[in-house]
Amino acid sequence: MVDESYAFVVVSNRLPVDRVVDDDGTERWNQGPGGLVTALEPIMREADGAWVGWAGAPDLEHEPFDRDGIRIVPLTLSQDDIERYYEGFSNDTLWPLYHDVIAPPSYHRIWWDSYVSVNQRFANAVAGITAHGGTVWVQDYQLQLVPRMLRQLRPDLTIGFFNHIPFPAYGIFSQLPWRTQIVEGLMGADVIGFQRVADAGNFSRAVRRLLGYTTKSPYIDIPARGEHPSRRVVAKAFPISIDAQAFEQLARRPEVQARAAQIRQDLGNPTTIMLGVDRLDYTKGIGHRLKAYHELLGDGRLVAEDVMLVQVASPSRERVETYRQLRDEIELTVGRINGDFGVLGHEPVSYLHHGFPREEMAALYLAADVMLVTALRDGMNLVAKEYVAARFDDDGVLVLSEFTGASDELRQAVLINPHDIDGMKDAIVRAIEMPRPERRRRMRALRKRVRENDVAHWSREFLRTLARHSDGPSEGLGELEWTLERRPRS
Ligand SMILES: O=P(O)(O)OC[C@H]1O[C@H](O[C@H]2O[C@H](CO)[C@@H](O)[C@H](O)[C@H]2O)[C@H](O)[C@@H](O)[C@@H]1O
Ligand SMILES: O=c1ccn([C@@H]2O[C@H](COP(=O)(O)OP(=O)(O)O)[C@@H](O)[C@H]2O)c(=O)[nH]1
Repeated sequence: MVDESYAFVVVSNRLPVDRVVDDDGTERWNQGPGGLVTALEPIMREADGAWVGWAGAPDLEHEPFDRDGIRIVPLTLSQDDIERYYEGFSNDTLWPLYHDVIAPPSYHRIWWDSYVSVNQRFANAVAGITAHGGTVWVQDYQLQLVPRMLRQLRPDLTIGFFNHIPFPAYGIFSQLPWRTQIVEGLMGADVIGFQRVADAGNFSRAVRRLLGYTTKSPYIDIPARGEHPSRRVVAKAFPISIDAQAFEQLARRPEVQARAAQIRQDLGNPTTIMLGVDRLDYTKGIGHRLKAYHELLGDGRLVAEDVMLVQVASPSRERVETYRQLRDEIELTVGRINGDFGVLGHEPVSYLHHGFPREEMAALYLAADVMLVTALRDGMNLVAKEYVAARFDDDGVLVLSEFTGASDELRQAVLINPHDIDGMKDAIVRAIEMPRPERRRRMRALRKRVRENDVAHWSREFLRTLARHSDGPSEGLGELEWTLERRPRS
């Protein structure tokens, strides 16, 4: 590893590939489901890229390897690191705090210590493999200290950071005992990207309050200090998206369409199929959605034999107590609804506690008349964009929470406040009864938006901004700019 050096390095908590060991002991690395890898893959291949991240299992030590033209550099996390840095500080402190304290965050100094030391390990690993003058793109809330650590180790680098989850209002963020260190950590970057304009504004306010720097959107000016010259940082919204074209192509495949028809038939061909697809996470508003549905059945506004809700709840962070409790609550509620309104051979909720491959996701989207995205807070919500991309038939209705990043762009969805149960019930009925011309008009407008602002657009805009605002000449960015210019617009 010592001899390797890369002009463009992405670093994220998880690698873009998952390690799978077959029954015969053969090791395989499958591409993870995220859109990030699809977006960055072509750039990384052409710009001599490496990706640093955790391989997803405790104590797993693995040599770097090449995968589809990208150097994959796995980092080892011990069981203690996973418990304190990942499950603890990342997912039981920062996650609930940044999602507007929907669940109470836990503050433990021992978790913070682990967060600092794991961030330092990520920074050291990146510093060790990035070429002189290269570019590093740090991803997400698990690694907020890395930009500053990296700048201290390697002042020659250009550093970008993208936050995939919301950045909360100062009144909430200020609860964090280590708020100043986090903001200082992020300010090590040249460009800090957020999902929504409001997130960038919340961050700038935190910087003004905690560090006293002057901000004039999108700029934050750091005054000269000692031997450090003054610096200008950009904090701005770059809403992430999906590979819309690839998703549509997937949905158009004859076998995917046949699978969609099969799903409808297997569900007993109800008049209306509604769909929810979420990680089993308390931010996703699954309980609120089930409550609205339960009441609609109880009020007689929906008839159990005519309607079906398919709820995919993919397992997530199952060792964190709040997630365990949520699973119990959701499964109890599903049992109640099916007990109250099920008849032999038909249950109004089909609940699936598994993760599905992309092909099955596309078939589910095609089979669903109404897509329910009712998150209480969500950085973006790619599921909403995937549903729209899959609907090449210009049909289907998206019911979308105002509290998702996606709602800033997808204005022709039926927008809801998931805390307002009566409002959500009316929206669901409206979506089910919406006439075909209105469905088509809305879906066309949504699809245009998702096609234009796809994930390639997201990475291009971010990296161009980074190239323009880097301190000085940078080998990595010169090469990246060249690559970006050559990439076809989709
Ligand atoms: O890695 P995990 O702990 O298993 O969690 C999965 C990922 O969840 C989060 O996703 C966020 O990013 C999406 C893409 O930008 C966005 O649409 C969504 O709203 C966010 O919640 C998390 O930010 C990732 O780091 C996790 O890997
Ligand atoms: O069984 C599943 C459930 C979800 N997903 C994918 O996981 C991503 C979820 O992203 P989103 O932004 O909606 O939420 P997150 O889980 O990142 O908070 C989407 O690409 C989904 O297609 C999947 O591949 N299989």
